[in-house]
Amino acid sequence: MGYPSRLGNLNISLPSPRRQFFVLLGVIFFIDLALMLILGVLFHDLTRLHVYLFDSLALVILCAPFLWGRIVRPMRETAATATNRIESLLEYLADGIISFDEEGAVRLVNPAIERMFGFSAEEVIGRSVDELLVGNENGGSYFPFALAARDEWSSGRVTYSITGLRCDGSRFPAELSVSKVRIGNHWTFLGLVRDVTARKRDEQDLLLLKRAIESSVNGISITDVTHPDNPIIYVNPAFERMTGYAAHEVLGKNPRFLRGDSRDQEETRKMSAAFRERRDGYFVLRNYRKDGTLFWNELYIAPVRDRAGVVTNYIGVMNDITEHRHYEEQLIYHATHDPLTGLPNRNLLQDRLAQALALDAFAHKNPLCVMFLDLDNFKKVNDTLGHTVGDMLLKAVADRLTGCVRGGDTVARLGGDEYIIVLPNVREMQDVITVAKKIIAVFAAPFPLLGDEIYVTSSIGIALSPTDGETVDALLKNADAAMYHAKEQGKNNYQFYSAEMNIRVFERLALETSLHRAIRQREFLLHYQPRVDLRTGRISGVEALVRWNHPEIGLVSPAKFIPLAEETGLIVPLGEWVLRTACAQNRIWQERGLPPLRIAVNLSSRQFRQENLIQMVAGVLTETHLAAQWLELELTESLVMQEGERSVAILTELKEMGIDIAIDDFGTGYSSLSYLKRFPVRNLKIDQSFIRDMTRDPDDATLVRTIITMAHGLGMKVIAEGVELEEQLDFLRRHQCEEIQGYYFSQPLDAEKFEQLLRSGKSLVDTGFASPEVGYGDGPGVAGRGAIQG
Ligand SMILES: Nc1nc2c(ncn2[C@@H]2O[C@@H]3COP(=O)(O)O[C@H]4[C@@H](O)[C@H](n5cnc6c(=O)[nH]c(N)nc65)O[C@@H]4COP(=O)(O)O[C@H]3[C@H]2O)c(=O)[nH]1
Repeated sequence: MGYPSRLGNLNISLPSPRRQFFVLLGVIFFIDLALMLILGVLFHDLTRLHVYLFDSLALVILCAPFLWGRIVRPMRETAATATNRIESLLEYLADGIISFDEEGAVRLVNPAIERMFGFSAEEVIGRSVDELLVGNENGGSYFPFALAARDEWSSGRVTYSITGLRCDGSRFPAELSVSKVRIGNHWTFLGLVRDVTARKRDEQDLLLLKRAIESSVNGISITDVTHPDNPIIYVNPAFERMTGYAAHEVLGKNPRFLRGDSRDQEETRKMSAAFRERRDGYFVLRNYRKDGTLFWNELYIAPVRDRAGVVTNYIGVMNDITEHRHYEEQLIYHATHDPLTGLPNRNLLQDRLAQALALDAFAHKNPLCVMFLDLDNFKKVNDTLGHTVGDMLLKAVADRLTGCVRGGDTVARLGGDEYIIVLPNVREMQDVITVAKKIIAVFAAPFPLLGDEIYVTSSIGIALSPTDGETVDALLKNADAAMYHAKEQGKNNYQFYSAEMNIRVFERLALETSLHRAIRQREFLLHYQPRVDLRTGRISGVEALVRWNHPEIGLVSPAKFIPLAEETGLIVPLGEWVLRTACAQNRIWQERGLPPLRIAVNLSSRQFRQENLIQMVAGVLTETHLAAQWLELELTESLVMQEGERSVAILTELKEMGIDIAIDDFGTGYSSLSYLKRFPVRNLKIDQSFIRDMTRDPDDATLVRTIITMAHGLGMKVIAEGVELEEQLDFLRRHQCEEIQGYYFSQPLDAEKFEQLLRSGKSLVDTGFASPEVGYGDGPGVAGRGAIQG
């Protein structure tokens, strides 16, 4: 009798403990009885057979409790536990277990089989396994004979892909692992059935996805972020087509190799940020194919996370938008350019103007110039020679205009024969005039078109921001109005919008023309203003100041023409003339036996920036036979500070030649003490504006005192300019200023009068100035009234 199991269909024959208990008792009984009988035979005493029987029975009775408690019950419990375990295992196993005999009759199934097939165990036990499982290979039944015939049985277990048949007639893919085991005289098949519907579906899905990725027109790459440098682990055929690289050439590399040298793109930075933050992102990158050609890659990247949420891969989907871009650029170009001339059209012009105005408002405060140009006789050309020639002319005009301007300027065509020229950030008015003149000049040459020589001229109207308008529209409108004015003025000329501007330009032009003439006709002369030593009261030096003796106007102040000479470059020959004349004059005075004086000559910024300045100065000294120690060059504070390092170098070179340096207009610029220390400067000239007010304005007084103290600290001497009053002189003397220059002692004089002044031996005492009782220490001719009187 088998041990009872809850698994009704489980025909497991476990040995019955009770039967074994009785078998054991029987064995004990018979062994004991046999021993007794053997002894009886040996001792010829078989008469007490009933005693032997009774004795064996007694032994059995005595052994029974022991056997039951120590052997049978534990066996029974062990069997129960084992059965329970098997029951639970079979009950909860997700895979189905099925057993069938050689005839294919099902012998055993577990609950998983019931769930899988929809049959109860009772319904299925005894039925043919063919009703549940169908082989895939030949589409029909091959159980159990096919199984029995298979060679694989030698390896113990065979696995098949099969189809399961549910009770409702539906089918599902399954995997069957069968073992053939011998139980008693029979072979039994023990099968493990697994429903692989989900796995098959996943496999199918994967296959589909792979197909989709492979047939995608977008390039797709997958990288592995768990490896250093995020290498590519997959690319699809579209990626290969797009980049020209075969998969094996890119696997293992970081995708950045596609970017070539252009690694500084803004988009690349954004992409790095997306990688760092482990998020997706959309970028447009400039990439290069294997053959080096550029393509625009519209790239979408997305992270792939594992179950724990950790990013393991990145998927990149790329789209070659090169053509799209090209098309877009063409569209933009057509929308912003004039198709005939290729120049910016009104749209782009307005954009650029607006941008330039906005920039001006923030950055440079220099004006912006808009020139409105109209061809003077275009209509006639069009009417007489036809539109083809008219178009050719418009194109040729565009080319000539473009040749008149610089890189940052704009030449645009508004339509018809109207052009606009924009000059942003105008530093000097001269630049505007130069461009306008250049434009008028390029129209002087005829346009050779289709064998004809065509002459056209242009009228230009000029408006400047912010005076003539602060908006695009206002500037265009006013430049247009100025252009009409130019037409009224007889065409082939330029006119400014503001009347004042026109007058200024006219004056400047007149001045410029006469400056050129003045240089040719030697209309310049020098005046000399003495410097006086406050310790001796005597003339200690002289400054040469240029004058223009205009034939009609008379003497013109350098304040008027020096800036123009600077702008036009005329200062270079003029400055050289001044230097030569001053040195020559100084030499003449020396030769006439007058006490030698140092002569100061002003150097303008343009002169200072001249490459051959040193050679020029050296040449003049040699030519005029003046020893370098009698020359001093004056440079403005702002100029030497602007030039910084270059100033240090040039001033040092001049100093080494023996020439003294003075810094002019000191106090009006921003000095860097560190530079000031490094400049080999002998004199600081305090600007006359401070001297003028120092006796009234305590701030100016403080400033003058501070400059004197600082100059002395740096080992420099101080010269006060523009001294007109005794109280100024008194203040300066009290604060130990070394020299003064100004109307108080003398105005600038011509050479002859200056010579007379020198010969007269005039000193400060003659001007009524009382010298201090005590001088400044141990300089020559230091102390006392007598010294001042000389
Ligand atoms: N109110 C008043 N003014 C006084 C007094 N004493 C002298 N001045 C004037 O102050 C100016 C001093 O010259 P600056 O500061 O070098 O200023 C000079 C200098 O920067 C420039 N300049 C003159 N000649 C030359 C030259 O040959 N080359 C260069 N590059 N610039 C020159 O023109 C500026 C003006 O020269 P000037 O008209 O000759 O004016 C001179 C002089 O006449 C005074 O007591 N009161």
